[in-house]
Amino acid sequence: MTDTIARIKYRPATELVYVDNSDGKGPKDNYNAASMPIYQTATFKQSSSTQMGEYDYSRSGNPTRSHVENHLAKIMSAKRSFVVNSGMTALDVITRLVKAGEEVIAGNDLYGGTNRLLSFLATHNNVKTHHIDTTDSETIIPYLSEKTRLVLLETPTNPLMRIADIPRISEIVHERCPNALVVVDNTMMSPYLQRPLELGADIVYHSGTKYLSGHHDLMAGVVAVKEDSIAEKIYYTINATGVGLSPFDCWLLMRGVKTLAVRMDRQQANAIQIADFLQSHKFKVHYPGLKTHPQYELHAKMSSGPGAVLSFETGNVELSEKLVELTRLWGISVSFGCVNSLISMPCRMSHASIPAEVRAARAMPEDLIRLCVGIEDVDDLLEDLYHALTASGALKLAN
Ligand SMILES: Cc1ncc(COP(=O)(O)O)c(C=O)c1O
Ligand SMILES: N[C@@H](CCSC[C@H](N)C(=O)O)C(=O)O
Repeated sequence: MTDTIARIKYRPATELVYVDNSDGKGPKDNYNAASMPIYQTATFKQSSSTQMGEYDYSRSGNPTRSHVENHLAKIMSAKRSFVVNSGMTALDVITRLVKAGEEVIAGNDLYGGTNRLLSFLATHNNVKTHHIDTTDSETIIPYLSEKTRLVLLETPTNPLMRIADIPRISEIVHERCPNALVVVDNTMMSPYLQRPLELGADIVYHSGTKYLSGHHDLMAGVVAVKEDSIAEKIYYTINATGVGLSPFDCWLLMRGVKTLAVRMDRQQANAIQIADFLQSHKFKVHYPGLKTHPQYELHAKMSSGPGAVLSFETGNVELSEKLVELTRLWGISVSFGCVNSLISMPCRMSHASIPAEVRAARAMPEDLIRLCVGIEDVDDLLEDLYHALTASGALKLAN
């Protein structure tokens, strides 16, 4: 951790684009290439059977992968980071720290794929997950025990944009369960806006498919840790299972990370205007950038911005469906973090893998519409949304 902090010299937007190898960390390129070459090789020649260089086989390590891992560790304030082939793989690698009979605590509003993987662990590996309301830190206390191995937080949550207090929950967990690890899915925020390892978490992971890459042209996952002992276990699983990110995708991810700040600044500025617009028309809007968000202050304390995903309710499922289909500029698509704006209905799309009765028990609004705001001209986005709202009748109904 100290090493990483010592390497940070500039403000976040600069560090994203600034790659400094002068400290001897990270792989060297013989020709001083400005962009790390793609080492598209499966294996590396050795000088003898007993002497190998820094790399022997790309499942175990590859210079292009080391390059992006080194850069991500710096911007995530991590001791080490690892890149794998999707966000779900990142979570899968982390959950392999849990043994049968141990337990996980997670939120009751969370990404559908995460819920699915945790359900699989319960049915196949005897790892129970307690789903709790992570907006109230104290609710965790009765679920903590010597069996607790992971406390998994999304903040903001996908899709209701609820906030968990990372410092307070980390304090409670570390005090009561020294063997438990606080894990934060930071996909919604990106390291540009929020760095959970600085806030007390032990592990942070990302779907690199989203903001880190930014263009929906690759699938990737990132795991970052602040302790060598955890890093060794994570690396062991990645090497043993072969889920490390391919050289070309590492290169794409690195290219995406460099423009994260400009993309996020623009996407966030657009999202703030869109959230204000929807709220001014009396829709129930979920966005931590609105002063009316119940945890506006908490989120502002932990991060440097509300991000560019928001959701809102129309009060009627059919109406929401109509509205989504009437947009022209907003693509109907799962995922977020792309330069293009997307619209979706989580209960039908990204969160459809959560059984309907579980969604109902967790009070997930079926009419919820999620907006993932891109970098387009905000007036075009607003006009298109206004057209869909009025043509569907949603605007009339809500007023
Ligand atoms: C919050 C969150 N975490 C993790 C994931 C998984 O990422 P991936 O699709 O890259 O596997 C997603 C979406 O897929 C997500 O929305
Ligand atoms: N069919 C996919 C759905 C992926 S959802 C992607 C993203 N996390 C989002 O929230 O939009 C699946 O079943 O995993």
